[in-house]
Amino acid sequence: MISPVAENINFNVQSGELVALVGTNGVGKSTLLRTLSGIQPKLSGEILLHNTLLSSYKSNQLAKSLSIVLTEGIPTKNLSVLEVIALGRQPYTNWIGSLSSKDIDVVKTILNDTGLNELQDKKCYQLSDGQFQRVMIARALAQDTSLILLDEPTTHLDIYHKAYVLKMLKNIVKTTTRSIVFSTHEIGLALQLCDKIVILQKEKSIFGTPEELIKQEVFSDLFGSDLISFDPQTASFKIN
Ligand SMILES: Nc1ncnc2c1ncn2[C@@H]1O[C@H](COP(=O)(O)OP(=O)(O)OP(=O)(O)O)[C@@H](O)[C@H]1O
Repeated sequence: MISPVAENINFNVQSGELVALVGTNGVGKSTLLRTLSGIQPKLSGEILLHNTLLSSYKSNQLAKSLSIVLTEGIPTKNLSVLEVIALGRQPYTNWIGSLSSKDIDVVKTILNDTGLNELQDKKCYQLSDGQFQRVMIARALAQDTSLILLDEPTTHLDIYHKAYVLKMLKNIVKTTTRSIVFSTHEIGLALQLCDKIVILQKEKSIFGTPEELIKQEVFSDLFGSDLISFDPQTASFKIN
């Protein structure tokens, strides 16, 4: 029998919001993102996208409404940056997959917006982790969906590039009507940049704005206080 990794998960995401999904290793963040995207079946409960049950979406309709970037990346890194971003247009192309002038315009705009113009002809295996992460986000943007789900988009990045990617996500939601939900272990950065945070826990998830969550002192016992403690003044964790 399949048993749930986490229960009582309840949150909503509004248009133009950046929402972080945080929680300890193995609590189920990736599982939840896969479930929200429809890749993995839910065990119970309801998932609504634009007030419509996720399960009632046809696959092509879902591909135009929701995009997901998983930590696995892409099967081959032998494609160029331009080719990978163009793959995001797949739900809109005809049956032979040829790009229309609109598709090409969308891809060009995204290359600019994500600072990838100069890298467009490079193969993905020639990129740094940070550059490749940006390409994966750009591909999701090319899919032109109102909701983007990202599994740990800042893993393996240095602090500068973590901040760069998260600020880019913030900028995307603020300048468009999209919403982004991403999983992360960067609670400090999430507290500074996100509109809302979901703290996934085994028994019950907690959901709120960074200010609300700090006020409720939910971070103080998130990891057990024997090793680290949360300082509400600086909104950061310290080693005891
Ligand atoms: N393919 C799988 N088959 C069986 N169990 C799995 C599979 N993938 C994950 N799990 C289990 O499900 C639980 C949740 O894993 P998940 O990867 O969703 O957690 P996570 O919060 O994303 O973890 P992390 O922060 O370490 O990335 C873990 O106990 C994990 O061992």
